[in-house]
Amino acid sequence: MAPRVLVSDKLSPTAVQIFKDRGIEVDYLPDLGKDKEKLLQVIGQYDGLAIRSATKVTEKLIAAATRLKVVGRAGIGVDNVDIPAASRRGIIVMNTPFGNSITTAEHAIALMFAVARQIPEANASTHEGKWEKNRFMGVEITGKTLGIIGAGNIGSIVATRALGLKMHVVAFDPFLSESRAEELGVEKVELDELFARADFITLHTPLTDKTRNIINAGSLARMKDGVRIINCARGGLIVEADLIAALESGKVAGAGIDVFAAEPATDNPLFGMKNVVCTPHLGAATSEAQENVALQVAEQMSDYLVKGAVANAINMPSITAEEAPRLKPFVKLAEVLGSFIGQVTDDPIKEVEILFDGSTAQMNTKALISAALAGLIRPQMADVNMVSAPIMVKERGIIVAEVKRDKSGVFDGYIKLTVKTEHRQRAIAGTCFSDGKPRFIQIKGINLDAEVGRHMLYTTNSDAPGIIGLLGTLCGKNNVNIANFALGRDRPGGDAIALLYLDGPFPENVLAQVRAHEAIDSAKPLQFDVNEL
Ligand SMILES: NC(=O)C1=CN([C@@H]2O[C@H](COP(=O)(O)OP(=O)(O)OC[C@H]3O[C@@H](n4cnc5c(N)ncnc54)[C@H](O)[C@@H]3O)[C@@H](O)[C@H]2O)C=CC1
Ligand SMILES: O=C(O)C(=O)COP(=O)(O)O
Repeated sequence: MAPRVLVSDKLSPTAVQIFKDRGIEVDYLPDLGKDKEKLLQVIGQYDGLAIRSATKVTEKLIAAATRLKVVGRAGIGVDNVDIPAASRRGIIVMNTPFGNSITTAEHAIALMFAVARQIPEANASTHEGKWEKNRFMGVEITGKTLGIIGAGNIGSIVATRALGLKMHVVAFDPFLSESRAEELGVEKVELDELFARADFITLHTPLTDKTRNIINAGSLARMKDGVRIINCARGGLIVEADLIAALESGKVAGAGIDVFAAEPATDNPLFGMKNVVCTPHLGAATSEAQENVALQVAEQMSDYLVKGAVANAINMPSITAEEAPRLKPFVKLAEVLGSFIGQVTDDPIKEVEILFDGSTAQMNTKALISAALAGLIRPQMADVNMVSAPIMVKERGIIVAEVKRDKSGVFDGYIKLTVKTEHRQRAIAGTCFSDGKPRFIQIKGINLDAEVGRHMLYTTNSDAPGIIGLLGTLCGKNNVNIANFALGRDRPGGDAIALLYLDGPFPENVLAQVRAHEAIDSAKPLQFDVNEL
């Protein structure tokens, strides 16, 4: 039976043609993505779903998508897809990481000019025959400081355009290295310095737990009076009520907003405000970008559905059909090792070393390295995948070293990941047992044996009595069941670690009680995208 694909958002006809040419049945229903109930009713008939940002691929939709094998996002942001839910169901989620970046960067620049010179208001007034030459006094862009928050693909393109416009560019991005900043010609700064210095601020981060509400009353207060803010990334990055208050007080002189907290935005309170230029999520809306992303998503989805080849998948490594069964558990292992360090690291990463010991040295280490890097940087870049992770890491000047060696210990093979930042070094090792499940076997040089669960709590402490009791009691009191409790120490009374595998998230409000214990140095809840029994 031919695979069936549903295109539920507006896509260039190129995509439909490619699916047909590859022998795939395709239904092009560009308004269906907005009709949740109808989509729920029909999704069970499809092997592939091609979307943009309007279709919300929720856990509920995934539960109804009994045949679904692949979701293809013709664009970059995948915050409208519940990736853990898709992964749990074995559904691949792919995006087209570069196809619309230039177009989106150009939109940010266009909004910056529109706000600086009040072009939309001047245009409306002129069309009304008013000739209000004295009403629209703008500001020059030349010589002004542009603050870029998020210097990834789009942010970097914005930087090059802004430099061409003779702006001074400062950028904040935890993954931006000094050398990459130098190469781009931007000044790498901390967020507070960016807020203090920028005349214009433009946002180019994905929407993640770390970036949500990054522009709020507190950060607005730290900005220059008369700052102008551009958002072509995601609405959730700005607390809209706080921006409105800052616009009303005159703290913010203008804003160019392409994306909104709730979309489609039809009655947002920003509408009608003076010096607020709004567009309906048009960042990627050029014929060039739409051709790029439609062609790419259709080819990637067809390759997967017809040949089983995987490219640009967010939740699945690119591996051939032959090596897949043996490699797959180790890919997951590499990813969780990366994810562990990614979740506990806040400062910029300088070097990564991946050691393959014994049997793992004979595997497709390229795929394993990509998986480790994707896991490592995903806490900062939600949309990163195994294909884009190595490029992102290279662009940020992070040195990646691979070491292979013969079997050296009791395990047939294991992987050890060591990550250096400016201030410290972290290392973690793990292996897979015959059940195919990843296990942590060494953290901070301390041996242990820990199953990997979706929800975990990691503590570092001095080896003293009472830690098990403290953690056990707090979990019990808060109704969090402990599935597994792993401990390790370097020597009696020395440095110790504990890893709790929990049946639910460790409550944030109880963390302070853990950290208050005199023997605890740090306590961090962790999450891993792993399937559980
Ligand atoms: N308006 C529109 O139509 C479009 C919007 N987008 C949005 O733009 C976003 C960025 O796209 P790309 O540049 O391609 O992604 P990217 O992954 O290349 O770059 C994102 C950058 O944000 C940085 N970042 C992560 N957390 C950060 C934080 N807390 N503070 C500062 N920087 C942080 C990352 O290190 C990375 O360098 C997408 O995730 C998407 O949401 C993308 C295309 C079109
Ligand atoms: O690619 C992205 O992340 C975008 O936001 C573009 O969204 P769209 O495909 O135009 O709905």
